Amino acid sequence: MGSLVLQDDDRLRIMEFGTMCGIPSALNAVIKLGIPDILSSSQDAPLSSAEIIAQIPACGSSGSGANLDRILRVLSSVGVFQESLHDGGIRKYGVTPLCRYLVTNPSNGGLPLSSWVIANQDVVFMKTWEFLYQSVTTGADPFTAAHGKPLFDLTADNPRFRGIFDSAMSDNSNAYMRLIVEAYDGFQGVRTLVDVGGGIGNSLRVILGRHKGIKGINFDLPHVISKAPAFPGTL
Ligand SMILES: C[S@@+](CC[C@H](N)C(=O)[O-])C[C@H]1O[C@@H](n2cnc3c(N)ncnc32)[C@H](O)[C@@H]1O
Repeated sequence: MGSLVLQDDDRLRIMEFGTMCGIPSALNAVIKLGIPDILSSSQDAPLSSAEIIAQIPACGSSGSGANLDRILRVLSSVGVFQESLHDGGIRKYGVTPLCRYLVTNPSNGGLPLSSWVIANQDVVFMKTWEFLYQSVTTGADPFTAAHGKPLFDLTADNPRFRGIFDSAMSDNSNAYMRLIVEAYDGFQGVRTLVDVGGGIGNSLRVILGRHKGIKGINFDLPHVISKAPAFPGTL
C-alpha cells in the first residue's frame, strides 16, 4: 500500500523555483523605495513598515504598510533584512550584512550593488527571458530576438538603459577591482594600460589610483566613452 507523503521536499523545491522571481522583484522594489538606506540610517534600531513608509516621500498618504510587510518578510526569509516581533505584534526590520550591498551611502557602510539588481530587473533584460525557449527551437540569441538588435546596439540607441547598464557594470567592477589591486602585483612596472571594454572607466580609475605612474587608455564604444568621466592618469 502506498504511503501518503505530506512533506515532499522535492515538490516544495520545484514550487520554490517556480516563484523565485519574487526575490529579485522584491529587491527591485525595496531599492527603488530607498529602504536599505532608510534602515541603515536608523542607527541599528529596527523600524516597522509604518515607520519606514513615513520616510518614503513617494508613499504620501496612500502607502500600504501591509504590502510593505509582505515584501520585507520575503526578503527577511532570505537574509536581506532581519525581522523581529515587538509589543502588540508589530514587526520591525533591520539591516543584515547582506543588506550592505544594497545601501548606497558609503558612510552607512554601503558597498553598492543595487544598480546591478536594478539593471537585471529592468524591462529590457526581463523581456529577454521570454525568448529562452526560442533560443533552443530557433537558435536565436534571446536578447536579439526580444529587441531586434544585440545588447550593445541597444545601449547605443537607448540612453535610459545605457545609464542603468553602465552603472551596474561599474558597481560590479568597483567591488572586485579594489580587492585585486590590493593583492595583485602585476601592475608594477606597467607604463601604459589599455582597458578594452572598460565601460565608463571604473576599473582603470581604481588601478590608476593605486599605481600613479601608469598612463591609462579606456577603450570602449563611442556612446560609452562620451559619458565616461575624465580622471587623472588617462590619456
Ligand atoms: C560587460 S561590460 C564591461 C564593462 C567594464 N569592464 C566595467 O567593469 O565597468 C562590456 C563592455 O564592452 C563594451 N563593448 C562592447 N562591444 C565593444 C566593441 N566592439 N568595442 C569596444 N567596446 C565594446 C561595452 O560597451 C561595455 O562597456
